[in-house]
Amino acid sequence: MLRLDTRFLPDFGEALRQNAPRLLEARSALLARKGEPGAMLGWLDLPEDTETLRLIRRYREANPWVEDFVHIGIGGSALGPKALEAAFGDGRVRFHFVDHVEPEPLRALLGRLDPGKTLVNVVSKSGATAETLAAFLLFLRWLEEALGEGWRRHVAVTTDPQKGPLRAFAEREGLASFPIPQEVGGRFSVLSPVGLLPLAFAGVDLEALLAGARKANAQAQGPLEEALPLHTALLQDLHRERPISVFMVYSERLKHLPFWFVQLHSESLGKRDREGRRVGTTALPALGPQDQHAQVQLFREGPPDKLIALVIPEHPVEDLEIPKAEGLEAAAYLQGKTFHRLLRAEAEATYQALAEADQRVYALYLERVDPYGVGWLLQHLMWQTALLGELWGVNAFDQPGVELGKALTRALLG
Ligand SMILES: O=P(O)(O)OC[C@H]1O[C@](O)(CO)[C@@H](O)[C@@H]1O
Repeated sequence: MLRLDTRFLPDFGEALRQNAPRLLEARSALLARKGEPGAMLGWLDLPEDTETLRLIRRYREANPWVEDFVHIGIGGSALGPKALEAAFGDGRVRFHFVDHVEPEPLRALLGRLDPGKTLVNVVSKSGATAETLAAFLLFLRWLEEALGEGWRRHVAVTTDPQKGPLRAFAEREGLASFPIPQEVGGRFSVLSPVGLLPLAFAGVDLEALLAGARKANAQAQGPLEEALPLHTALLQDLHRERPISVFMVYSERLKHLPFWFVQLHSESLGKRDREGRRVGTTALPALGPQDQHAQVQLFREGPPDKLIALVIPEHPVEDLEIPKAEGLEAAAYLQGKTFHRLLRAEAEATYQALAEADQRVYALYLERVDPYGVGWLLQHLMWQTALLGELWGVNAFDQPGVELGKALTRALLG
């Protein structure tokens, strides 16, 4: 269950009423394109895709020997699974996310792994991303040298169903491969095999994850009063003159989630609109309670240039009591309370303190940090982003601004 709280934004109810026609129009425009080739709305259907789930399950069951899982991919091909594995992985398979090209950690990782017990999963929608291909070449050579012809069993490829160099390679070599549906872009792909394959090896409850996402889909398409993504899209839209959009999550398990959100928000919305105007707000990742001791000073007393979204878990999955001890009077107020109660109190205190400093802040209450709740949250945020694309007149599903950097990298390498 996901719940929006706007208690410190008393003007929001009226703004929602006034903006209802715009919001409903944005949603209709988005849904009207569903099914059109190139509309890139395939992420809406991923939560229903039980066939892919079945294939992934089968592959996981056929490979019980895997002890180390190397996930090679970057951006949308890594950030979602990285966030979810950290949150919900059962630890039985060790995960290594290779989303960089720094030689020292690459050497160190190769030195630690046993090729006979390692599965290398290369993930790239385009099949042509420099960082991903470079790392894949390295791991390919390493597997071939250690295992000879047997290397093929140790590689899985997740890429476009038809196009691209990795698709062609997987087919030529007869490798296990999984499709990223054509109509699903990288940053909207966490519930495709991009996320589901690694998370199956991580022991995550995939049904619950997808069931949560289905709830977000249902809510988003329901009556305006219940359509939460329309509400948070409006909150972001109303504050678009504030250049910074803080995404602060009160959960250690979800510590990588803000980085997934940063790519989703920034790469989808930071671009030129149809009139050529530059639009977008800068997503700033933050984590509670750690950032109470780092960024919250700025959020409270710094310039009023931010909209702050707090994600606050309402209940723990399993709680833990803070023990009592003699002779530590300073901690008396903590003793006998639970850790979740402390976490929740800190989140509420920050929420209130920010509002009292006249900062614009709202909260998304997550019933529990579990796959169901987080599946809901992820799909909610994808809806929010797609709706903002409509409201801001930008294509939320392309990323023309990153192409020049890629071309220049190639040129510099000769
Ligand atoms: O999955 P690919 O094609 O390797 O792309 C990785 C990432 O690179 C980008 O194309 C550009 O940053 C992202 O949109 C994408 O998630």
